Amino acid sequence: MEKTTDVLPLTMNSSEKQETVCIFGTGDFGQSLGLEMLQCGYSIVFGSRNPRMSSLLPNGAEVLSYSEAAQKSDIIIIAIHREHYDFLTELTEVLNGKILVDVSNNLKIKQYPESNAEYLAQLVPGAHVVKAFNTISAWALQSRALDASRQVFVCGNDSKAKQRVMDIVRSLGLTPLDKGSLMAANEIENYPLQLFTMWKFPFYLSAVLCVFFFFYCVIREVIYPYVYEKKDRTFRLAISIPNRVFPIAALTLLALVYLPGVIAAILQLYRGTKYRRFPDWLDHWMLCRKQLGLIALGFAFLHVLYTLVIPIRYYVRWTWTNRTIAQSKLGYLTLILCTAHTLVYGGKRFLSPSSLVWYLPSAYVIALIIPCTVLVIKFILILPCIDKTLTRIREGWERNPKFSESALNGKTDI
Ligand SMILES: Cc1cc2nc3c(=O)[nH]c(=O)nc-3n(C[C@H](O)[C@H](O)[C@H](O)COP(=O)(O)OP(=O)(O)OC[C@H]3O[C@@H](n4cnc5c(N)ncnc54)[C@H](O)[C@@H]3O)c2cc1C
Ligand SMILES: NC(=O)C1=CN([C@@H]2O[C@H](COP(=O)(O)OP(=O)(O)OC[C@H]3O[C@@H](n4cnc5c(N)ncnc54)[C@H](OP(=O)(O)O)[C@@H]3O)[C@@H](O)[C@H]2O)C=CC1
Ligand code: HEM
Ligand SMILES: [Fe+3]
Repeated sequence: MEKTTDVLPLTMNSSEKQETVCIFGTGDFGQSLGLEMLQCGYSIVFGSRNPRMSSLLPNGAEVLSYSEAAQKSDIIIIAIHREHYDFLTELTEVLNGKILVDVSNNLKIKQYPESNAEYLAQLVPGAHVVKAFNTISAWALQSRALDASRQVFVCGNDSKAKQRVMDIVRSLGLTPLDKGSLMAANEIENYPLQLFTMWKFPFYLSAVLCVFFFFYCVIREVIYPYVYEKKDRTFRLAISIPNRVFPIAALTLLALVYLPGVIAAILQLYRGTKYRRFPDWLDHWMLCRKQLGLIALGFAFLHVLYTLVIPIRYYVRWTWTNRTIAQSKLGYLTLILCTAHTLVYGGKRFLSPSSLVWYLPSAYVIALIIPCTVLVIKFILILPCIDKTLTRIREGWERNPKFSESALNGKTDI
């Protein structure tokens, strides 16, 4: 066993604790967690396929074979990918009655029929499996960049085992959050992936928007002049067209931040209750509004950059409009201002037949459809009579109480 990294326990009372914890797997995560726990005064025994080869392990940690290491502690952290769990079945005897901590994540949602933690519990039926630590990254542990995510979601069927793991979490300066039985493992394993999927839809959507409006403008502003007037307008590809596509994408995305909200409101008005789940697509759309807004902000920034830095013209009037997108009221104000701004700059050409090229209206006219729709619906929704009903629904009032079974057994609203 080699010891290269030097470690001194940070906690003064480390000698009293000296609880031995075993970590299976000497990869990134095992090492990072092991180092952290050593610094907090735990004794660490690593289990490895090849104890002699394991280099770079924190000083003070012991490295043994998997079965030897397992005997040293009744609590074992499995820092191994799920695909390699099968060898644990050979160790069922020595693992019997022990606490196994599953820290694993998957690459995508619903990759396996059951959660990794439940799979581990099936492989080693005699052990108490606890899910924890999967939302903490090895990198965050190493760099102590844990400010944003000190929460560790914990779940398991054995409450004593869960308590022991939560004690470890606390002693590492993290905050355990008890999510209940092992059935919650599935949800916990999805957390790190959801963060990512929330960006997927906004990302593809903006790519599609950009490509569509780019080619749309190319047809109108480059191909058309070439075909009919034999004019070479390719220079427009560099500045003029991008500076059309970016603001149009920004405006469209900004409108799409608010569209699900008004759809939600219409749905709630129609159903007369808030105690029914939205369809999945709407729920998902709701959840990625923030990401849509951030991308919109990015495009608006590019547009401002193109307009101001490439100084064909100089306008500063609207500087402040793109500052706030997050809050609902300010957000709507932004949407109104941006829509108005588009109308003003495009106004002179608005829908006049001369601006039609091959029957295609200016790109910004198309870009105005969604924002204007959202604003019109929002305007209708804030009419006092409708707003009153909506507010009552959101306060829990139901038009037709017997209709909602879910209201009886508690909350479904998000
Ligand atoms: C991810 C997500 C999932 C959701 N899933 C559902 C669902 O499945 N079923 C469902 O009925 N609703 C659900 N909602 C609530 C729904 O968002 C709101 O009713 C609607 O989105 C309001 O949109 P807004 O914020 O643009 O409205 P705004 O007009 O900005 O909101 C007006 C006022 O209503 C308040 N308000 C908004 N929503 C609620 C609410 N739910 N309860 C009490 N007050 C509220 C706001 O604080 C604000 O003061 C979900 C919300 C989110 C973010
Ligand atoms: N990296 C991270 O930021 C995070 C990782 N996790 C989870 O922690 C677990 C480990 O991740 P990580 O440390 O990054 O992965 P690594 O690939 O770096 O390490 C995995 C370790 O598993 C051990 N292992 C046992 N059997 C096998 C086998 N058949 N093939 C390959 N390796 C084997 C190896 O240790 P040895 O050679 O000593 O046997 C290896 O070092 C995963 O389940 C992951 O989902 C969770 C949160 C964050
Ligand atoms: C400092 C802030 C801003 C300035 C100075 C500015 C300036 C301009 C200018 C000069 C044009 C005309 C471009 C042209 O005719 O080629 C324009 C068009 C446009 N702007 Fe802005 N803008 C700003 C912010 C925004 C924001 C925040 C949005 C929306 C999110 C936006 C959306 C649009 C749209 C959709 C167009 C029409 C594009 C087209 O010509 O088809 N702008 N802007
Ligand atoms: Fe155009």
